[in-house]
Amino acid sequence: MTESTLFNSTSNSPLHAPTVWCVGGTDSSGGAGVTRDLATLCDLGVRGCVIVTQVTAQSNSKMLAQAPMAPSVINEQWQALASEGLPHCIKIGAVANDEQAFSLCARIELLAGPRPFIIWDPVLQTSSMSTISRLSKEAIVQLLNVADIVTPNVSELAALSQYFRNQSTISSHHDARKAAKTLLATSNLAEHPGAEKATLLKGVFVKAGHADWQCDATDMYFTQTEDVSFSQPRCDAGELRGTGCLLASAIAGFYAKDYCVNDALTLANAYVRKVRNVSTSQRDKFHHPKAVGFPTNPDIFPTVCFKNSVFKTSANGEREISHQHSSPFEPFEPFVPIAPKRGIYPVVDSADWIERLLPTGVNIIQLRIKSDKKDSGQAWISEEIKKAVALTRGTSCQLFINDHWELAIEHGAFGVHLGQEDLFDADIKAIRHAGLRLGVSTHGYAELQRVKALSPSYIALGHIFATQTKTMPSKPQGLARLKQYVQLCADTPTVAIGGIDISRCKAVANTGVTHIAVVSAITKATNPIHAYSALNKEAGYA
Ligand SMILES: Cc1ncc(COP(=O)(O)OP(=O)(O)O)c(N)n1
Ligand SMILES: Cc1nc(C(=O)O)sc1CCOP(=O)(O)O
Ligand SMILES: [Mg+2]
Repeated sequence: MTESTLFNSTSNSPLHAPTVWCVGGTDSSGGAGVTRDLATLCDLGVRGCVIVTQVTAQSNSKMLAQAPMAPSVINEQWQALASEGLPHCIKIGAVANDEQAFSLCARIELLAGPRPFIIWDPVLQTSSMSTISRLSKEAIVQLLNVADIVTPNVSELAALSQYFRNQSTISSHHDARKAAKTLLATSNLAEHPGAEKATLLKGVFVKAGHADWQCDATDMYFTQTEDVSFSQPRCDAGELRGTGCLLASAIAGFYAKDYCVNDALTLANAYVRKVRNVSTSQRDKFHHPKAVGFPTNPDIFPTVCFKNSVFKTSANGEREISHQHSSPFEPFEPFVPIAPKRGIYPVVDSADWIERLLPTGVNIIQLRIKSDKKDSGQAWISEEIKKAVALTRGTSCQLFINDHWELAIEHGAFGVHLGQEDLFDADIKAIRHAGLRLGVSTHGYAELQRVKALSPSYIALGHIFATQTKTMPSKPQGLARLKQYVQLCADTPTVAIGGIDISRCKAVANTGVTHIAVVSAITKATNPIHAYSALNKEAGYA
């Protein structure tokens, strides 16, 4: 849900400040629960509100007393908050009992129109091993059905999934995946006729904390179609308390700040690492997390890996996985970077365009032939690539071929540009062995952290502004995020793309991005040659 679609429940006016409601228990010691959630959200510049489900008297090592709230008190807190508008995200932590769970789920189901994003962090026990949540199978099913994502650690995943399958232990990635898939399957349309797709559980994010079989610490995110993993080397954070709440509330905070789910997960992983990195000596004697602010340092970001499921419909009309693509990039030699000279990078759809632009002295160009031209057939595309390679041979112009990596190798192009989907199928090793350069598209933190593992020749960062050239599934990134991405790429050359014209190229160049790719600013210009030079000059590259 975006700010533009989120409306105040009473006045229908949009809510602007990123806001998260934290539903859960108080921890009198301040180390966990909604007390920790609020500190995390405050650190991230997000407004946090609370709906208290239970008051706990606990020290850093013991639970002394617990008092669950009556559902009517939870309802009153909900109504008080809702009268001022709905939040972007609701983070549900410890729910004390079935009564509370049923009443909360009923409230959520009553929400009309676009709903806040709902994260259920199924806290069952405190770190001192006191039970703070007693839920029946029915209450668990209801919570799973209202949540968008659920964020158990391995023990919580085992406890939740044991209701729906025979196995109760989880001691491998395979077990975790099966258990997560079981939870996803409890929430399906067949069991809830009439339910809107948007109300079904979308993903299970399994926190690495108790995954003892792992060498690195790998958080695992499972959806119906995709497995995503977020890996960091393990680090000893001593007796840090409340890291589960910290991670879940950071996910909620980043989501409220309008990051997509995979980016919120990547940022939250980096944020927790930043907190852990604060040495024990810097922490107070209660082992509570410190405020550390927005993560920016490349060293604290996880490596992200995607695995996609490809579905087929069986004879009886059921969807089943036909096979899986994965992108576990093996460590191999980095690709040679593009030439360091900063410049405008025209993206064009024929060899004729390349011939027209070469006299400008352009030093990087892309041949991007898409579906409308594909009707001309593979032979035509092959001819265009061959012509483009011949035109640029012996010049200093670095020619990248979009999509058609096999033809690029065959004709000896300088490089290949691949999108995220292409990375599942393309033979990266073959491209590397043929001596070609590699450029890769990204659209946010998760994709960026995925492709950094490839050490490509450049990383493209898109789309910065709205574009008329291509239908984009993601939102425009804007200049502030572009600047963060450039920092994360460290020494790898970067290319900004999407909606960049003469009026914007100076501000884009000021982010430090090494190249600016444009389609329409050149191909739709009255005088494309002049447009190329003007863009280069305005960006300060000439
Ligand atoms: C420089 C540059 N950046 C991004 C893209 C987009 O590539 P991709 O994601 O493969 O999408 P298509 O261009 O194939 O539609 C690009 N071509 N060039
Ligand atoms: C081809 C392409 N890829 C993008 C990405 O973000 O990956 S944006 C884009 C279109 C860029 O065209 P224009 O300069 O006319 O806005
Ligand atoms: Mg492509």
